[in-house]
Amino acid sequence: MELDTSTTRLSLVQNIWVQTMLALIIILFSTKLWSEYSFNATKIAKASGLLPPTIPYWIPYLRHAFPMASDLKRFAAKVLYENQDGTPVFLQAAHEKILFLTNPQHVKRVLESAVELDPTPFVNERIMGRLMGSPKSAVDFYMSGDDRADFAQTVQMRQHLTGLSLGFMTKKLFQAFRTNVSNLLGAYADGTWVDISDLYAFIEDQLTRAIVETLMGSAFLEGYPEMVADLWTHIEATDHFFKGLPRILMPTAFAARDRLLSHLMSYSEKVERFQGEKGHSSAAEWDSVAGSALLQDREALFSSMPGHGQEGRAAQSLGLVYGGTSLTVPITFWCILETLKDPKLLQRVQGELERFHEGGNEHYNFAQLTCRPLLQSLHAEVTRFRSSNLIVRLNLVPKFALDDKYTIDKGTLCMMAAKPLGQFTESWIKAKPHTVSQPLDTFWADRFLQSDKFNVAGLTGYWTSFGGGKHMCPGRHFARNIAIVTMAVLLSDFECELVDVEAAKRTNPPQKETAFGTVKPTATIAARIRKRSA
Ligand code: HEM
Repeated sequence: MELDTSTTRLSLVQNIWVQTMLALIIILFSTKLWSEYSFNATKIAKASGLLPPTIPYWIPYLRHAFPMASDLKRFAAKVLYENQDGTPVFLQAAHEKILFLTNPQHVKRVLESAVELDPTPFVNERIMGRLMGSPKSAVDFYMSGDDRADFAQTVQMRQHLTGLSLGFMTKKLFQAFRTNVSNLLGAYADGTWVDISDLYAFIEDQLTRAIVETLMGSAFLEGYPEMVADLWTHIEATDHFFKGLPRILMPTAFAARDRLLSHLMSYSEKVERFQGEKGHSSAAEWDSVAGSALLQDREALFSSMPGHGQEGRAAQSLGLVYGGTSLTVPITFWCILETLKDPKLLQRVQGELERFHEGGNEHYNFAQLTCRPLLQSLHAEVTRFRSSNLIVRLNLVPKFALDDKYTIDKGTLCMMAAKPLGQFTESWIKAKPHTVSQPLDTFWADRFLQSDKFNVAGLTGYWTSFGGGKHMCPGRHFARNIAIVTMAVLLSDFECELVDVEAAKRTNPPQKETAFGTVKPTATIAARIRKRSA
């Protein structure tokens, strides 16, 4: 009798367990079937005013929460490359909903509708608040609707990064980068080859230093030698900061950001003192302590804003240094590598560099050199092919029609990934047929040359490496000049070559694995460098 009772109990427990599992399996499968059905039904529907479909999912309510939380870069890439018919698609976690726009025509419409769709709320909360560590007082001010911070990002940046000021910054960067490389060669200035064991790491370190020196002055790096390492630790933790992971889960990244912000606060104090002594109106173009006129002007502007003590200003400076390096440095590396891998391209690039070389190996005519069609096209093609960045917009109006079929609601967060958009052949053929003479999934330095002129007209929404519309990257001309300056130093003033070109060709990163993040070669690339004999 005893045995019978316990057997019955056991089978009852097993039964409940089996039934629960069965119920779970039924829920998962029916959720998947239903979401798959509504996804396909929306795609083939002919109606107008439809909400874009949500990527099918297994778990009700949580939907894509697990893949989004564990690796959004990879999950988004999988979704984007599996859905290349131009349908806008929602990814959705419990409390987060992101619309990925995959059709260049939708992207063009969104970028050109600056009043209806704006990146500012996302920038304020996620970029300034979570990533750069802005204090609440500053974020509250940005959210208050006062547009002075927006002015600093657009008008002030453009003033400093175009025309004569851009020329000054370009020359300063050239001097800083060239001096760094000369100092590194030091004892080998006689023309002996010096080995570079990892070309990416070399450019990352040396170029970041030169950009920071140009923007913030040389004293900043002298007083904070670990700055470059801390900056890249912070940059590489971007998506974890966005997710809002707590300090306990990423202590190294938080510690790096703490150090950056603390040094930037004392920089801010020094600029304040400098401006107090010299008077802001006579701001120097560049000062070893106060940095570039751009940074000095930003400090003055942010000082006048509510909520911007040293902490708020330091977070803004971090934002600018991050913006000036995170994409510029890898893109410049790829400009050098693609050129070194192709002897004919190298010869053409060196021809341009030599043509605009002036004054006994000291100086180039950068105003002309940076406008050369080949160099502009090479840089644009590298950003199309290698820049893996996102553009973000938030819909501020009750209804926004993407086209005759799809309409999005107020509050929809739209993301656009530059890499897949830059390879959407169907649209590129219609917009600019000559640009696809060579397939878009290959690198072709001449892609943006038309009748020997650099031409990217008509590509808004297609070539989106620098975004578009009112918020298009204000640093894009400087970014291009940084790449050209680096080429001038490494390929003309100095002689730099790959140790094994074939091995370097095998380090191409997979194109479709991640939707955003730093694009690096898959293995270290050895190179060597020497001073070119006069
Ligand atoms: C190859 C290098 C670079 C790439 C690929 C790049 C790309 C971008 C993209 C995609 C955006 C968003 C545009 C949009 O929302 O429409 C952006 C914004 C911005 N970039 Fe760049 N950028 C680069 C270099 C730079 C440099 C060198 C600076 C400054 C020194 C800079 C400063 C900024 C700023 C301040 C914004 C915010 C603009 C705004 O919200 O109005 N960027 N960049």
